[in-house]
Amino acid sequence: MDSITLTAATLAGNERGRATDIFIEADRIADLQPTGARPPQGTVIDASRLLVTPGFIDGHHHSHENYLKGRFEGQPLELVMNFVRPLKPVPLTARQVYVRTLISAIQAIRSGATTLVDDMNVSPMLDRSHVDAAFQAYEDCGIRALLGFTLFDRPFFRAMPFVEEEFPAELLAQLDAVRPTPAGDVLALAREMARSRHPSEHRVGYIVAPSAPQRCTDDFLKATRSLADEFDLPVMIHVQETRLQAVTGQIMYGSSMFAHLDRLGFLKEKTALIHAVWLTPADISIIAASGASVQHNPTVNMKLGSGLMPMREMLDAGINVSLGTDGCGLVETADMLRAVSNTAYVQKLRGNDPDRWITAPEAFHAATRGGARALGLEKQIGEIKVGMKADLCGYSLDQIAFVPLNDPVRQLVYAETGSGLRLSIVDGTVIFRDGKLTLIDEAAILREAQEIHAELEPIIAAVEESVAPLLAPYRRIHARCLCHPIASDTYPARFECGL
Ligand SMILES: Nc1nc2[nH]cnc2c(=O)[nH]1
Repeated sequence: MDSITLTAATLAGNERGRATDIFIEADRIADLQPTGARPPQGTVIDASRLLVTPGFIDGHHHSHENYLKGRFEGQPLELVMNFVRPLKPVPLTARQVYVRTLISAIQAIRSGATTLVDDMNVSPMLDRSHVDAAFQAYEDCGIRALLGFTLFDRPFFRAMPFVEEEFPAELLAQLDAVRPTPAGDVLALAREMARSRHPSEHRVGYIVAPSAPQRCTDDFLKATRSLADEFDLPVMIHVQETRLQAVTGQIMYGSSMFAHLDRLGFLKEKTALIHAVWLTPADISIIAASGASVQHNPTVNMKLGSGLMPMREMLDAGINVSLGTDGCGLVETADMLRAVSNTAYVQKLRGNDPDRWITAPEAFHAATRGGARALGLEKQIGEIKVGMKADLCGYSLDQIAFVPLNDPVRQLVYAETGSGLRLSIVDGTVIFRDGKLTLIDEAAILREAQEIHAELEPIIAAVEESVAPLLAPYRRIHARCLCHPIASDTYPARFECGL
């Protein structure tokens, strides 16, 4: 059994106020002792100048957008989605998917994440080799990952109101002619993954990821829920990220999407409601009563002008909050340190009462224990505690973010950029040390990604050109939703979300 001892570490998260030796045996933290209380075992790593933290849990990411980094600016979600998830996507080889997935993993690791939750789009045609390639990428680089592939059975362009009125009939006919993989086949693969890759038993596990209520029929949503229940798997689903979606819910279901999901019996523990920006006090009560978590992605919400989740109100109601990054087509970066920092900064714009601002420790909690709880892994990850998985990061205390050192967590949240990361351990294996990923050749992967991108770029540009005619109808739908009386009556203010 491999052992590692980190000696004389300064701990963050569960501060002990003194230098600590961390004993790792196999994949677990076996012991925590004041420095020197017992002899080190196995490989000894001098952590005397390191701030050691539980690794962050990036609760929401889309690796399929990586080749699109930097292409879009100044457009709200529904317009960009037209490009990042086109009906006729760029054809890729399994190797291109593998490299694409590693781009996510590399940035996650370099920004202090030890767990990454990836909702990978494989539609419209599900290609098993792509799913296998993504699992393999996470296996190879050492990060803990929960990989889901987007489950839906309603075309995304039909998941909003006024489509029949705003899309020219000819365009609708063309779009309707695209036949995605039948929902049954997608669910069959999901079942296979559910059976073989439970995340509490596999470092690279499976998560059930229905895309969003409006993109699924009720029967399909119930089928995804049953699958998760049968195998006791975590679930993630996008809900009311934008004001357009909040209006869509009221028009489609005569209620919010939260109330709709509740009626279907969908809301439960281990279910992460991604974004949850636009909601009413009644929705917050529904979520709180259900035990579901919410998942805050402040960086992408700012980039797309979607709004700001009412995190304080969520916490007041007892709702668990986790943090994530989202896809690099929408927001260029999967940087978890930035997600944590943005949470603590931007949530202070939600009101004038400083007592109700989100603090650095609360943002840190959401990125660690909050993330673990959302996945049902709170007994395994998110804390530095005996018996927990050894998923840790070490940051140099001798660099600018921590000099001089007054408060490790505040300085980590507000000042660390990732440049001080020196060590990352996942499942008891060192996956990053002194500036280098230890299990993969990062430079070679980045070179290959650049070569792949050079090959794909003309195809990406052609796909973008072919879907450009959809933009005008989408813009009209967007404008109609935002001018709809429901928007002003139920979801009146852009940032306050009616609360
Ligand atoms: N931000 C965001 N990204 C997505 N990727 C696939 N669906 C979505 C969505 O609804 N929101």
